[in-house]
Amino acid sequence: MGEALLTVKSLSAWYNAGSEKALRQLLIPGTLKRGKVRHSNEKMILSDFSFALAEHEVAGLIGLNGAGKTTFLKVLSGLLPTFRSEGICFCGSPVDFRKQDFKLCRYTVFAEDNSFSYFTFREYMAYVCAAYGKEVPDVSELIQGFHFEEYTDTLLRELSTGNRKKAFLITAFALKPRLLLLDEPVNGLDFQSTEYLYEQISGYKEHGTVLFSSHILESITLTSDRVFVLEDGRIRQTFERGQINAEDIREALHDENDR
Ligand SMILES: Nc1ncnc2c1ncn2[C@@H]1O[C@H](COP(=O)(O)OP(=O)(O)OP(=O)(O)O)[C@@H](O)[C@H]1O
Repeated sequence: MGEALLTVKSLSAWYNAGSEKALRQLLIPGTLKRGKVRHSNEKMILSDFSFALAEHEVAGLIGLNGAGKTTFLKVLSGLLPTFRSEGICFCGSPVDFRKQDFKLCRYTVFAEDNSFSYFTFREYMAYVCAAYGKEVPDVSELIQGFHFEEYTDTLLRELSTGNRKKAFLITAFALKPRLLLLDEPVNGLDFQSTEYLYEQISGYKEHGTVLFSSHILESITLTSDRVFVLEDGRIRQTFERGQINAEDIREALHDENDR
């Protein structure tokens, strides 16, 4: 594996009926104790696991429904404040997922996203580039690759689910953040665009690191350098380059189902 890009030690995360209350608890040292459930309205989802992502790698995240994949990506995206960790480092320095300097290094595409619905793709792209302090890049190749030519000036709210997904994926690949997080990027795409997506994910190593979740084994075996199998909020198994094959991953998922 190359240099570490992101390391997270002993990550736990939970949902809480009152996230404000959870935030206040996080501010008071020692208030939160280790354990499965701390309050009756807390639901522990990620349980005390550590992981690392290397620079310039493609990492796949797979697991049964409810394993915690989206929750994990939400934590890394700064969208879930109710988590704790014994240490988070980005490029060797401690990092806060909610701080601007980290945000500028990552971009996330969520499985479903209805935000910016009154923007067209072109407007959204311009907005995001301004927010990340970048010039708007030439996206014509990506637009062609994702067969998106007809939709660049349509309001996102008027696009089909798959085309809206493409708008966010094109933005992500054009922006080229150091860390790209994709939650179920294959979902909703037609087969032509799916193949193009696999090419984009595999080729992303040139620019940075991708962590993506998927239920489609092929998407993982064709693109990933490393695969994390998530089960009940824990990384149950990791497949390294050279060990990644559909049969073994399927078996790991079946074992998970049987436990
Ligand atoms: N907002 C929420 N409040 C409370 N519990 C939640 C919330 N969102 C998700 N959960 C719970 O967290 C657990 C993990 O859900 P998550 O969406 O992270 O799993 P996943 O692995 O992405 O599943 P899937 O493959 O179905 O998308 C599930 O038990 C789910 O019910």
